[in-house]
Amino acid sequence: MKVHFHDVSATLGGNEVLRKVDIEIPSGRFLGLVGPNGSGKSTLLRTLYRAIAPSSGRVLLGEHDVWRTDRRTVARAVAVMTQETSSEFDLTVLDVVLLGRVPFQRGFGRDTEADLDLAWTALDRVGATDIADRPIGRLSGGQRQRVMLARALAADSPVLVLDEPTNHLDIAFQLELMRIAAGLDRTIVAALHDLNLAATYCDDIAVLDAGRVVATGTPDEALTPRVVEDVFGVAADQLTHPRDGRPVLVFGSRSPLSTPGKENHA
Ligand SMILES: Nc1ncnc2c1ncn2[C@@H]1O[C@H](COP(=O)(O)OP(=O)(O)OP(=O)(O)O)[C@@H](O)[C@H]1O
Repeated sequence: MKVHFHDVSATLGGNEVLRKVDIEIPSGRFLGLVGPNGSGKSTLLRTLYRAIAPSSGRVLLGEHDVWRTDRRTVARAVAVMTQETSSEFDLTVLDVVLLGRVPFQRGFGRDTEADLDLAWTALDRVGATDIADRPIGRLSGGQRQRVMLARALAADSPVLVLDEPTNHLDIAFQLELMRIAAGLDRTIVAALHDLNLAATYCDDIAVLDAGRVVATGTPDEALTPRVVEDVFGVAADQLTHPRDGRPVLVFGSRSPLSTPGKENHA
C-alpha cells in the first residue's frame, strides 16, 4: 500500500512545525526520515497514524485520505512502534504483543489461535520468547523496544511506522531490527537518528529541516556531504562500503579526507 504525504502542513502550539511536506512512498519501499531534533519527524509520522491532524494538505493511504477514514480502518492498515512506553505495566510481554492484534478482532473478541500464532512468531522474530511471561514494566529499555517491535510485527498491517526504533538497543539488535524491517514486505516509514543505519538499510531517504523537506532520494543522493553539513552543521564525507557498496558517512572530517597528525610527520 503506498503512502503519500501530500503538501502536509501542521501547526502545534501556534508554530508551523511542518511546511508543505510532500513525500511519496511506493508500496513495499522503506523510507528513512532523518533530520535534526525538532525538525518535525515524529509530527509527520503522527499525521499518518491519525494522532495529529494536518492544518492543510492530505495524508493518503493508497487512494484514501487517512483523515477521512475511520480510526479502526487506519489502525488495521498502519502498525506503529513509538517511544511511548505502554502504561499497562502489569501486562505480560505476550499480552502486550497481542494488543497488536486488537484492531483485527471483532468487538471485545478473544485472542484466536491465529492471533496467538502471530504473537509467538513475532516474539520469536525479535528473540523475546523467553520473556513472554514477564511483566512489561520490569523489562530493560532495550527489551521493551523488542517487545514493541514484536507488537507491530504481530499486526500484519501493510504499512509500518517506526519512530526512533533503535533507541535503547545494543548495536547487534540495532542492526537486527533494521535487517528485519528491510526484509518485510510492507511499506515502512521510520524516523531515524543514525544516518548510517538509514543509509545501509533504507531504500529511500527524506531529510527534514525545520519542517521542510530539503532532500529526497536514494541514500547516496539524499545524504550528500553538502546536505549533512547544511542541515546538521557537521562536516561529513560519503564513502562507499567495501563489502556492500552502500554509502557510509564519516563525520567530523573536512573533504577531502585528511589524515589526523599526518602533517606532523611530513
Ligand atoms: N504537543 C506539542 N505542542 C507544541 N509544540 C510541539 C508539540 N509536539 C512537538 N512540538 C514541536 O514541534 C516541533 C517538531 O517536533 P517533533 O517531535 O516532530 O520533531 P522530531 O524531528 O521528531 O524531533 P526529535 O528528533 O527531537 O525527536 C518541535 O519544535 C517541537 O518542540
